[in-house]
Amino acid sequence: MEKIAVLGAGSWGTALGFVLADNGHDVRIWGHRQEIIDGINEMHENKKYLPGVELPMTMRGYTSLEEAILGVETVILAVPTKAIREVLQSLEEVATNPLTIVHVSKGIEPDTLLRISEMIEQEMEPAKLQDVVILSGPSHAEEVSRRQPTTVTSSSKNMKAAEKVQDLFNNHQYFRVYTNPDVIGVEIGGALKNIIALAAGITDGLGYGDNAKAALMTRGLAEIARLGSVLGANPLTFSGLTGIGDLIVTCTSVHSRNWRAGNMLGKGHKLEEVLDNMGMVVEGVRTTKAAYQLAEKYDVKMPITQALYDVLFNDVSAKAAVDSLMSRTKTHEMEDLANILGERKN
Ligand SMILES: NC(=O)C1=CN([C@@H]2O[C@H](COP(=O)(O)OP(=O)(O)OC[C@H]3O[C@@H](n4cnc5c(N)ncnc54)[C@H](OP(=O)(O)O)[C@@H]3O)[C@@H](O)[C@H]2O)C=CC1
Ligand SMILES: O=C(CO)COP(=O)(O)O
Repeated sequence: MEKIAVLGAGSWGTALGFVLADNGHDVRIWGHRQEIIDGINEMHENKKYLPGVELPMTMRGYTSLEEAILGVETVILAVPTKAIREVLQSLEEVATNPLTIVHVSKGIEPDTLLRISEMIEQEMEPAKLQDVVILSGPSHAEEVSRRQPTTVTSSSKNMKAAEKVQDLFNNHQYFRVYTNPDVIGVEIGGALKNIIALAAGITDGLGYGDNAKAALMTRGLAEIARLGSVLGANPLTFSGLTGIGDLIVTCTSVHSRNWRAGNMLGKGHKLEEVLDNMGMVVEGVRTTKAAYQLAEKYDVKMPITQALYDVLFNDVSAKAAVDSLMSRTKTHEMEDLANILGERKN
């Protein structure tokens, strides 16, 4: 049994705290909203983010970060990418011992173009950072917290740390954790699948069918793998849980906030209205900006990302974006990726 702090009392932080508590750990969940923390402590429910799920008694809520991390060696960081730096700066101030930070967020920072593990290494003083681990894969909070079978991947530069996190979370009934040393591939796959899920929601919202969605998922994976390979990922990672696995669940599940946001865009709603209605984070919007910038920087063809960027930020209609994708110059299915891998070998 270990004392573990979960930072972020949204849907994913609460669901992961639920798994850790099921595994017998002493879980301290930190959030900045008093009413959510009171609900967790008094009603054993997170009414806003995970309604209808009875939380274990061994899960305690805190609004004081200092108290939440007292005596803790492992911290689960479960806030949206946009809030990561702010939370890390507060954590750095109150940490008194080296921490293993397990991040579970899926995004890339626009402008700096950093992955979350790189942001953690930048923000935390080395003396306060033991290891960085990423936990990612096809996993919606709504299903995990109902103990429905789920598989994810634990990744780190230090495989011993990844294996420790595998042991902390692994649950023989419903939560199976694999390991993968490819930190870049795991983070890129998890972040970029949200772009494709937004696009899949858009085509569904436009009334297009399964052919369109299958095309987006397959060609979406091709552009994720192209960019990931240029950034140094192992291309095989994209055929795993954090690649195709997460792409499938996010493009096809009604639980996906990215798919739901895309669906509303496809039906003609404006971006601000969609985000206001969601009440939860839609990571794919910021990640589209970051991936667009990465594609420009590394000169990688990412037509779906570019088309979505135009819909989100340049007022191009969803229908016009699909038309532009369909009328691109003819091309080979695998040539670009094969060329990138060939160049990496030489
Ligand atoms: N939900 C899921 O099924 C999964 C989510 N993820 C990833 O996990 C990450 C978190 O997502 P998720 O939990 O779903 O998001 P939610 O929108 O459900 O919750 C986000 C939580 O973070 C809190 N928060 C936001 N900013 C801050 C801040 N500056 N300081 C402290 N707390 C803050 C929010 O508080 P407030 O109420 O004040 O807004 C809220 O409690 C995302 O990157 C997502 O992609 C990954 C796998 C599955
Ligand atoms: O990453 C997720 C599932 O693996 C969650 O996706 P959404 O943020 O689109 O709900």
